[in-house]
Amino acid sequence: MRKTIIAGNWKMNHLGSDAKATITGLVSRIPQNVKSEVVIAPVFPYLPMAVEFTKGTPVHVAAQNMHWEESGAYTGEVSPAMLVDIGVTHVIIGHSERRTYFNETDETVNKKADAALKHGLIPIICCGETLEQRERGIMQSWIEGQIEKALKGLTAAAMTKVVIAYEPIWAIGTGKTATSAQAQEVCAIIRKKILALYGSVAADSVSVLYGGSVKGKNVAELTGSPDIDGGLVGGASLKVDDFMAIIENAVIK
Ligand SMILES: O=C[C@H](O)COP(=O)(O)O
Repeated sequence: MRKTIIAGNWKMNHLGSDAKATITGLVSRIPQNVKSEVVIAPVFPYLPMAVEFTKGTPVHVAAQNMHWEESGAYTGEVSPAMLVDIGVTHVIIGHSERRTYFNETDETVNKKADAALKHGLIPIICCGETLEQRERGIMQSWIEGQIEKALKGLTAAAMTKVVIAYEPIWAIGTGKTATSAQAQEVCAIIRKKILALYGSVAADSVSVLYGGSVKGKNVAELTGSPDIDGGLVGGASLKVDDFMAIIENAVIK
C-alpha cells in the first residue's frame, strides 16, 4: 500500500531563527494522527535542530543531498552514515537544481540512491523534463530513461522503500503548475516503468510525488489523481500556514 507523502524542500532558505520558528510552528499544529507522511528538508546546519524539535512528532527530517561514499577526502560533502547518525530519515536525491547547478548526473543519482537505501535512508529521487523536451515530444522517453538509470541495480526489496518525485522543470518556482492531467500522465508513466523493471510489488509500493508550485489550493486535485501520492513542495513549505494547508487538503487514497 502506497503512502501519501507531503515533503517540504526548503532549498537554501531560512536562517536558524526562522528555521526554528517554522519547525516549532509546524509541530505545534500538526495532529499526532496526521494521515500523510510529513517530511521537512532544511539545510544541513539546521538538520540536528529539526531532528530535535520533531522528536516524538509525526514529522520526519530529510537532507537535501548527500554523497554516496561512507567517508574520505570529499571536501564539502556529507555522507549517508552522518545523516543517519544525527537522526535524519529521508534524503532528496537528484533535484533538478542539483542537476543543473552542481553537475548531478543520472549516474551519481543512482550511486546516491543505492547508498541511501543501504544505510536505511528513504531516498526521494527526483526526475523531470524541461519545457523544450516536452515540446519536442520526448518527455516520455526522457522520464523513462531517468528512472531506469536512477534505479539501476537496486533490488526489488529495496525498491519498496523508494520514493520518486516527478518535477517538471518548467513548473518549479514559476507559479506554473502542471495540470493534474499532465502530472497524472507522467506519474503513471513512472509507475509503469517501475512495474516493467521491478514487478507489481515495487510498482504498488513506490510513492510517486508531484512537485512544482504545489499549494493548498491545488493539492487536492493533484493528489486526487490515481498515480500521484503526494507532493514535493518548495516555496509553500517555508511558511507554516501554507504548508499546513497542503497537508490538510491532500487526498489520502
Ligand atoms: O523541491 C521542490 C520543488 O522544486 C518545487 O518547488 P516549488 O514548490 O517552489 O515550485
